[in-house]
Amino acid sequence: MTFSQRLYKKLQPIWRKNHAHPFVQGIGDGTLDSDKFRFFMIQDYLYLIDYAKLFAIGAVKANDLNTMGKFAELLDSTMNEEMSLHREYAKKFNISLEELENAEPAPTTLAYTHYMLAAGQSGSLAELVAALLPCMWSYNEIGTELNLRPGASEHELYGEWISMYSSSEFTELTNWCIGLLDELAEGKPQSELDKLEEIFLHTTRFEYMFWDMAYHQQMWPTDE
Ligand SMILES: Cc1ncc(C[n+]2csc(CCO)c2C)c(N)n1
Repeated sequence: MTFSQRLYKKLQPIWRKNHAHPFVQGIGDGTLDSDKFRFFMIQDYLYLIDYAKLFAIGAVKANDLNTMGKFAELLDSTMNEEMSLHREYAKKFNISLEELENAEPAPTTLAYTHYMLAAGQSGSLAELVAALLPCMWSYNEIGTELNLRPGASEHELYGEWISMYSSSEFTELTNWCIGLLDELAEGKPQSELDKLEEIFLHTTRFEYMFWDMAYHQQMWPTDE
C-alpha cells in the first residue's frame, strides 16, 4: 500500500463524516439553503486566495522543472477556473468583486489558511503537499460522488459546483498531487512520515470544520 493510501484508509472515519455533512448532502440533493451557500462562497473565495499562494510556494520549493510547472498550472487553475466559478456565483448573489475580496474571514477560514501557509512556508515540500492534499482529494471525491446522483449536476444553483469538482481536469491534478506525496515520502525516516501524517490529519479535520462553519454561518462569537 502506498503512503497516501495508508493515510486515506486510516482517516476514513473523518473522511466519511465530511461526505455525510448536511452541507455536502444539501448540495447533492439540492436542498441546501442558498444563504448558507452564499456564506460558504465568500469564505471559500478568501480561502482560495491563500491556497493559491501555497501553490506558488510549491513552485519555489520544487526540485525540478516538471514539478515547478505543475504547481504553476495548479496556481493558474485555482485563480482562473476555480475562483472564476466563485466570481460567477458572486454575480448571482449580487456580491461585487470588491466585497468578495474584502470580506472578513471567519475564524475557521483564518485558522485553516494560516495553518496551511505556516506548514507550506516553514516545512519541506512534502509537508506542503501533505497540507494541501486533503482539500483537493476530498473535493474531487465529493464532486465525483455527488455527480453520480441523477440530476445533481443540472441543479440550477449547485450543478456547476458539482461539475467543476468532478471534472477530469481536477481529477488529474488531484492524482498528480497524490503521486507527488508518495514520491516525496519515499525513503523518509519514520519521524518525518509521522509529521506528514499529522499535517494531513489536521487539514482533513479542517475540511470538516469548514463545512460546519458554512452550515452554521459561524463568524466571530464576539460580533454584534
Ligand atoms: C475549504 C476548501 N477546501 C478545498 C477546496 C478545493 N480546492 C481548493 S484548491 C483546489 C485545486 C485547484 O484549484 C481545490 C480542488 C476548496 N475550494 N475549499
